Amino acid sequence: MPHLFEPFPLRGVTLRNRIGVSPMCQYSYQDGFANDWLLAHLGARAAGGAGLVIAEATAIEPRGRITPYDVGIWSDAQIEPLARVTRFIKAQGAVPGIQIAHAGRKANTDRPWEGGQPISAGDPRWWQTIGPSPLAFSPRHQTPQEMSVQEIQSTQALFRQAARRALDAGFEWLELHAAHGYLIHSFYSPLSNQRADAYGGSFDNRVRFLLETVQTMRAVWPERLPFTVRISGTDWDENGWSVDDSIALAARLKSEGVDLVDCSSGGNLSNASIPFAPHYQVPIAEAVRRGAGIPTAAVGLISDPRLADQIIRQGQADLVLLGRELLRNPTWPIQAAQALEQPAPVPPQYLRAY
Ligand SMILES: CCCCN1C=C(C(N)=O)CCC1
Repeated sequence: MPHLFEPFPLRGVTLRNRIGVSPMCQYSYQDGFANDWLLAHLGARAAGGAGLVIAEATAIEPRGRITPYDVGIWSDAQIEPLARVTRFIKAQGAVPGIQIAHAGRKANTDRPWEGGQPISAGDPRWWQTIGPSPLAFSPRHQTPQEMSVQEIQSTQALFRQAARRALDAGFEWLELHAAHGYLIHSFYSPLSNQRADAYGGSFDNRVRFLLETVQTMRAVWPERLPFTVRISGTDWDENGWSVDDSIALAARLKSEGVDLVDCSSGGNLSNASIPFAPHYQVPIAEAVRRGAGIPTAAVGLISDPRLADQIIRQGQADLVLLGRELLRNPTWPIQAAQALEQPAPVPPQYLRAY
């Protein structure tokens, strides 16, 4: 059975280990342009030994940003600043990934450290949000404008263009953001989609937006590179999306050429009671992996090397993605290798420290 420091081949890409940097929004950009922060932040974690470094939610259009300070890939001018980052990540022996996103009805909020609240209508930074139905995420969020079928199709075209730009920017791993209550999740969850047309109602109709978007992006993303999707495996609500729904969805994604499902959860209810705890989402990754026979990534409060190694050894997931633990310690992979008595991915510049 594989272990945490076993390479992971997927399509034409091989990760040096089973550890990935989970996409984590940094809200540190002007007009969507990557900058020194992104280079230093992700570069340090590539040098720290991760096998996969996934760049944060990157918006396909300006109104798809969570905040006005998000990074974007809606224009060709944004490609080179991102390419500077992918070149460095590759030079460190890691694989550069990107999470392609649209925040939908959860867009247009302030940065967490500035309150994180929806931006009010009078503010010059305000923009109209969009979604499947006129249902606000919370009492403080604006009511999104219901998308017409024509707008659904033009948004899918923006996702496709984003995939091509990501390829041009040198990314080798694409993650489509279909989780956390953002646009795509809000289509497949019955809590946020009350449409009466082909994009709402039945399971097949609610997952249609995601499956069509996967088809149009897969068509421009090379066969030799992994195409992956982050889902919210459950809404943590009896009337919402469930793990069984996720297993059924994952089987459909697999048949559309998706190579791995990254299993997070929640985000579509502003008042959900989520059982946060170390590894709380690992059972979802395990259920999807076994139920749909597709590789999965586990994410969510993973920080102990031995326990992370167990996730892989027990076949609960193929990758572990770390977020906050890697914010605290960019060289966690090196220290985990030492703890597990495995060869450590130490860059030559750091050798004297280990
Ligand atoms: C339901 C968990 C949501 C955690 N966050 C996810 C983000 C994301 N971009 O997926 C950014 C804000 C925090």
